[in-house]
Amino acid sequence: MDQPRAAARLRILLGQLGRRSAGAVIAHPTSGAVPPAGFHPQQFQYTRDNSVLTLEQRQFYEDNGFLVIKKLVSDADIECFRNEFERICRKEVEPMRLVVMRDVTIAKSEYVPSQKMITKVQDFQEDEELFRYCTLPEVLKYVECFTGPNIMAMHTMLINKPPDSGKKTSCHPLHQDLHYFPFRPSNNIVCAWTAMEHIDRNNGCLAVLPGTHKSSLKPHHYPQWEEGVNGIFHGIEDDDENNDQVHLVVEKGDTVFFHPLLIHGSGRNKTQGFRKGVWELQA
Ligand SMILES: CCCC(=O)SCCNC(=O)CCNC(=O)[C@H](O)C(C)(C)COP(=O)(O)OP(=O)(O)OC[C@H]1O[C@@H](n2cnc3c(N)ncnc32)[C@H](O)[C@@H]1OP(=O)(O)O
Ligand SMILES: Nc1ncnc2c1ncn2[C@@H]1O[C@H](COP(=O)(O)OP(=O)(O)OP(=O)(O)O)[C@@H](O)[C@H]1O
Ligand SMILES: O=C(O)CCC(=O)C(=O)O
Ligand SMILES: [Fe+2]
Ligand SMILES: [Mg+2]
Repeated sequence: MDQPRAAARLRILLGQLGRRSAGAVIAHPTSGAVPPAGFHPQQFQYTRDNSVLTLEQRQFYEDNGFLVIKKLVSDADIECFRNEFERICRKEVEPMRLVVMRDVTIAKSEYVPSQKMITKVQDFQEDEELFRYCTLPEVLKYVECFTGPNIMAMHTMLINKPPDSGKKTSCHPLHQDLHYFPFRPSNNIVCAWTAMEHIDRNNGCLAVLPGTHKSSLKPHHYPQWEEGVNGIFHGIEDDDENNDQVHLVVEKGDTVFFHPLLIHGSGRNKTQGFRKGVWELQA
């Protein structure tokens, strides 16, 4: 991926929005002077001081490692992203450096340029229309609550979960996104994931294990699923914890912000539609 270019473009856009494009990390509220005895300031480890999140939202993220903001991205923007994705699928545009993934069950079949062949596109920073997702002020406003003001888009994807072929290959095993990325510190990283339509257990919603952002990075491997697993869909080795999973039922435009150590995955798509979500990782 061309991180410097994506970062530079984001910086320019942030500058145009009148945001600070580079600079200091916000001072931690508890740094500096020793507080008076008996005073117990709230210790926040995963969120920053600003006036965007309510105390309840902040505490929720601190405790659970994710936060859902309803109706954050407009229908109009989502339609633009959907149209652009369809243009990419039809090969009407071929953005540089874009990684195109097919479902393992169709990877070896004859290629027909349509959304039926494409499970996800990654690294869309050279696609002006899709990259607009990373610059939406309403999304960045929340991203900054977790990363601070010096924001870089590090990885991007649009996921087009296909109808399950009956082999469970549309499942995304439980994993931590940090497994895929070499940069740190993890508490300065956040993933933003926006539902492009109504998503529930029928079409394979996100499933999260609340509170696991407080754990360490776990070993990942390919799950022992008999019918095949998509390339690079690694899962945590010990997935018994999946009993405690919470399914996030979301509407179009709802956006999930989550910590890169939060264990999450997504289930089978039991419908005939192609379930869409757009995702970015900001640091
Ligand atoms: C943080 C979130 C988690 C993340 O996603 S982090 C993402 C990091 N992303 C990456 O590392 C990019 C991963 N993707 C890829 O490398 C490629 O898309 C992938 C899956 C290997 C396909 O490679 P390409 O060479 O572009 O495609 P190709 O059609 O020529 O296929 C080459 C060989 O791979 C096979 N293949 C394609 N898609 C697959 C799939 N989904 N699962 C398993 N195998 C797959 C394909 O059949 C082909 O095999 P063969 O050489 O014919 O035996
Ligand atoms: N038996 C399993 N072992 C390990 N991980 C699983 C198992 N079943 C589901 N998962 C993982 O748990 C997450 C959510 O799965 P979920 O149970 O929602 O999907 P599903 O089994 O396809 O659907 P449903 O349970 O609604 O029929 C996904 O990451 C999925 O890969
Ligand atoms: O199914 C989804 O939309 C989530 C996929 C995911 O967690 C990932 O690609 O890292
Ligand atoms: Fe993930
Ligand atoms: Mg299940």
